[in-house]
Amino acid sequence: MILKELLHAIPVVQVVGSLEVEVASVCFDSRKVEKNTLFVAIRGVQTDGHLYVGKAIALSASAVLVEQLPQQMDDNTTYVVVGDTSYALGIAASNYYGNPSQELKLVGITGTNGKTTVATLLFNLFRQLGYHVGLLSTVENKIGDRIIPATHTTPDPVALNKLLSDMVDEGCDYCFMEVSSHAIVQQRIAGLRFAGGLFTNITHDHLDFHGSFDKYIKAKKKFFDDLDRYAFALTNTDDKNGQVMLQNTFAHKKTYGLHQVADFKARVIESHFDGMLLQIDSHEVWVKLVGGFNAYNLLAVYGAAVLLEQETLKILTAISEITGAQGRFETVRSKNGIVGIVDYAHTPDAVENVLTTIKDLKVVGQQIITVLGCGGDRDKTKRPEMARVALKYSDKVIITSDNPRTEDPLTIIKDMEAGIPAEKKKNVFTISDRREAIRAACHIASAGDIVLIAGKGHEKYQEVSGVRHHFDDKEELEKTFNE
Ligand SMILES: CC(=O)N[C@H]1[C@@H](OP(=O)(O)OP(=O)(O)OC[C@H]2O[C@@H](n3ccc(=O)[nH]c3=O)[C@H](O)[C@@H]2O)O[C@H](CO)[C@@H](O)[C@@H]1O[C@H](C)C(=O)N[C@@H](C)C(=O)N[C@H](CCC(=O)O)C(=O)O
Ligand SMILES: Nc1ncnc2c1ncn2[C@@H]1O[C@H](COP(=O)(O)OP(=O)(O)OP(=O)(O)O)[C@@H](O)[C@H]1O
Ligand SMILES: N[C@H](CCC[C@H](N)C(=O)O)C(=O)O
Ligand SMILES: [Mg+2]
Repeated sequence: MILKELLHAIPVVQVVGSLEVEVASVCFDSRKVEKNTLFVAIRGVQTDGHLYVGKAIALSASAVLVEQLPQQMDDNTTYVVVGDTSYALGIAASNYYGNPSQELKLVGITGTNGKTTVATLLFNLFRQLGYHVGLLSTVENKIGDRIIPATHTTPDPVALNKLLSDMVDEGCDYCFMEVSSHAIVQQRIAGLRFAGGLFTNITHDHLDFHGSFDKYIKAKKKFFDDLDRYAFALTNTDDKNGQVMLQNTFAHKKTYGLHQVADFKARVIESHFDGMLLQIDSHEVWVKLVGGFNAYNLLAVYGAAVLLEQETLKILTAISEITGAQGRFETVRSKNGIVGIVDYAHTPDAVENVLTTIKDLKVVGQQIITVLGCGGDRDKTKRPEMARVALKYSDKVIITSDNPRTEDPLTIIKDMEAGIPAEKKKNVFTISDRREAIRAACHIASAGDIVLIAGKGHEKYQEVSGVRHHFDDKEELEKTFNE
């Protein structure tokens, strides 16, 4: 491809060199530069890509995209200066792959909790309706039945546009993708055309990255600000900040909710460990998911499907048959009748939702025993809150490790323990080895009790001292139950 074509729609400030040079690939990591690459210098959290321009040229990059020209320049390289290289990278990646988001209907889902669930439910629903569909999610990326492992919730712009382009080549009509707040701020979605945007909720998370709750809200809102007038923007009116998301969007505004006035309404009529009876608009439908929060997720899915012009009755029939994502409220029963639940709740709000759901479903006399840890190198302020909420709704809590990453597991555990009031300490145990913590919870439990293993859901690893070891909560639970 010629550099000039790749720069289409990018606001260029200055060019030094020829715009006619050949570009074989787009890359933002100097370590991966090959012959005739366009190297894009990104200012990151750890370092600044501008420091590696020389290295990229030494590896035969034909052009570089920068915010600032280097002091020493190479005569055989073209330098393109823009105001924001992260934004330009999104557009260049999209141009490179032939703007694939314009060739299918792309729907983005953002919010603190529920993105993977809603994206996966939409993927499953539209497949059930007979379409070719793609999915970009925390758990996995999919093109029809084909699984492409996910590294991020929202991939980087080059990987993202490559996946979309593969979906177009394989005949996908729709793609449902999670849009993380990191991705919005880092412009990973710049240059994409969305047919719709969906908001689930916003609560405490990622304050380490965004700095304040206000900035976190603004990050989510930017996704809706950037939608065009042909798209829909579907928000949760029951969330305190649901309407904020729609304040400055050009998109077609729609709402869903269980309590406030909304375009799409639902009500939970009955709840069981194996499913719920919902009233969606005026129709009653049995679903396979559990929990009030999943009533929101399913209603959001229904609303999006209606806005994508699917027939109501077909949607409701399919909704009654679909299941959600791996590691979200997955139940395992022991031989002697203990109910084990694996759930990805890793925010205070999610822990509260999953535990209130369990509390509503349990019968008198059943104890709730929760095993919970918090991730290292991530938002520290949520640690005491998660422990406090877990104890509020559980009879016993075992505080353990999640993914300590590069932190000392005991420091994380201490941060969590700070959320436990002195008089409640007798109901809390600390076992830093997660495998042992799960085993202990199962041994404390009697027939009929409920053991919740929270925080890691589908994850198949535990990251300790920067190294990932195989670990699977569900597998551990099954092993202990079968001993
Ligand atoms: C905090 C964060 O989001 N970091 C992402 C970011 O890394 P960074 O800003 O630290 O990059 P950096 O290391 O400072 O480097 C800056 C630039 O210099 C380049 N570089 C660097 C070294 C070198 O030798 N040569 C070179 O060219 C890098 O390629 C990069 O372009 O850009 C990288 C490249 O795209 C990402 O891989 C990385 O994700 C890290 C691994 C990560 O863990 N991100 C998490 C927090 C994340 O994004 N999570 C969200 C989900 C959150 C949610 O639950 O909602 C997600 O979407 O996955
Ligand atoms: N609508 C919702 N509201 C509140 N909590 C939810 C909702 N949906 C799911 N949860 C809880 O949050 C956990 C994570 O759900 P899910 O993976 O769908 O969220 P996510 O937004 O994709 O998370 P991540 O930011 O890590 O990608 C679930 O295991 C469940 O406990
Ligand atoms: N997307 C979330 C995942 C958290 C999962 C939890 N198991 C942890 O490792 O903290 C994050 O990056 O904060
Ligand atoms: Mg997710």
